[in-house]
Amino acid sequence: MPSLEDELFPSTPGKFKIDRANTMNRQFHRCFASTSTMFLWALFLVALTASYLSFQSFVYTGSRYFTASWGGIQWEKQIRHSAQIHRSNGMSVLVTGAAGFVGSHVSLALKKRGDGVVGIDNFNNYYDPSLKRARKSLLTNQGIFIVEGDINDARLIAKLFDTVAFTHVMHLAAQAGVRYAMENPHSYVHSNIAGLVTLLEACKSANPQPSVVWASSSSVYGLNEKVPFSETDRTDQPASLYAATKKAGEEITHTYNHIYGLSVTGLRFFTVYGPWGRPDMAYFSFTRNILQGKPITVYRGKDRADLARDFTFIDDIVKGCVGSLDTSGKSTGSGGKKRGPAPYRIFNLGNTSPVTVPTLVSILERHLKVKAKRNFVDMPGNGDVPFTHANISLAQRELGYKPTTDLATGLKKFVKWYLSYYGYNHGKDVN
Ligand SMILES: O=C(O)[C@H]1O[C@H](OP(=O)(O)OP(=O)(O)OC[C@H]2O[C@@H](n3ccc(=O)[nH]c3=O)[C@H](O)[C@@H]2O)[C@H](O)[C@@H](O)[C@H]1O
Repeated sequence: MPSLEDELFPSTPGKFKIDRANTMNRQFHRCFASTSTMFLWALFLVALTASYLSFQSFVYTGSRYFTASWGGIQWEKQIRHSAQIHRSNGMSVLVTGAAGFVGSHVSLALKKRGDGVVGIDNFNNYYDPSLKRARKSLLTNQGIFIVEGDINDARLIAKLFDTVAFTHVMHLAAQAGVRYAMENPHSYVHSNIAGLVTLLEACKSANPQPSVVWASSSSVYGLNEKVPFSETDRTDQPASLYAATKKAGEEITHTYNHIYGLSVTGLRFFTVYGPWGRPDMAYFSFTRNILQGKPITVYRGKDRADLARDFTFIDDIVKGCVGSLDTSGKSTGSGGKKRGPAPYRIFNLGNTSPVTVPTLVSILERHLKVKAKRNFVDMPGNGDVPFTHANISLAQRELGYKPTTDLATGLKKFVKWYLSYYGYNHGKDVN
């Protein structure tokens, strides 16, 4: 009786045939055996790959969970504790960019008077992050908790609003610097536009909605030639991408005010300087170079005209920020629904007395007791504007804003801080 295997092949009489059949049978056996082995191997490999992939995804999810710098009961407890208000009619404020120059000063001022403060900062390396860490230590010592995270992280921002019903948001996180925008344009879009929208989305959805005060910039006046700059002047001729993103921020915040009833105050800061400042700014890098005996580049405008800035001392800016929070007025919406019109305000926060850059250098020389090696260069077309000058009457009227520190006094305080922080010989070849 032919076996099943035999039947699979046409049976013809003859030895050869039988031999052939036998050969075929053996080949079939081998072939079948190797196919089934291969099949089993393939199955095994598929199973192995699948279990490897699911293990990988477990490890990834797990590591994300376990190494996330935020979240958890303890974390929430710290956030709530930091947001606690210790005065009557106080506020609980989420400060973005809290480890930054203005952010750290404003956070400390709010905490000092009994407001609750929670900070958030991404500690990026636009300038030396160790300075941001040092500012963070100052804040931590005063009981201010700083979340390490990015304003583009919608889950994190939502979690913060779930944890605390912030009454106010002081939004100071940004990609700063006028000239760096030519080097890294996308960082400006990422922080000043995408990050702003992510934050506003969370604010508009919060219930209750917070009032938002945020940092715009004097740079929005761009090529405007009418002085001093008033809030109603043209701001449609930005000279840098930085300025353009800040101007866009003013328009974006307006839509959130209009559609969702968010209370919004935009502050146009004029070249803020002082202790714990930003190393990328001229007064700071000039100080470093003068002390190190290195030359400084001083830009000059058309026809060799000196450039001028309405340099504004940090303590005055802090008063303007706190005054803005105090007078911000409530948002009217809740959970993404507008219930009525809410305030939308824009203020200049300047000093109203522009000083030329060469004069700034002379003041630094006096305070440092070291001569600068000036290297005059024509202003490159990199986004700079020749001068800034703030009209501050609106802020004076509405916020009680009144700057009291002139450049010489402010720089004296800066130099004192700089020397105590970095020392006289920082970065200098002392051999
Ligand atoms: O008010 C603002 O909205 C902006 O203020 C600040 O920008 P600026 O006013 O440009 O300050 P800053 O760089 O200190 O240059 C000061 C002067 O020194 C000149 N300058 C600069 C560098 C240099 O090497 N040489 C030089 O002459 C330079 O040409 C200028 O005339 C913030 O950085 C910015 O983030 C934003 O907040």
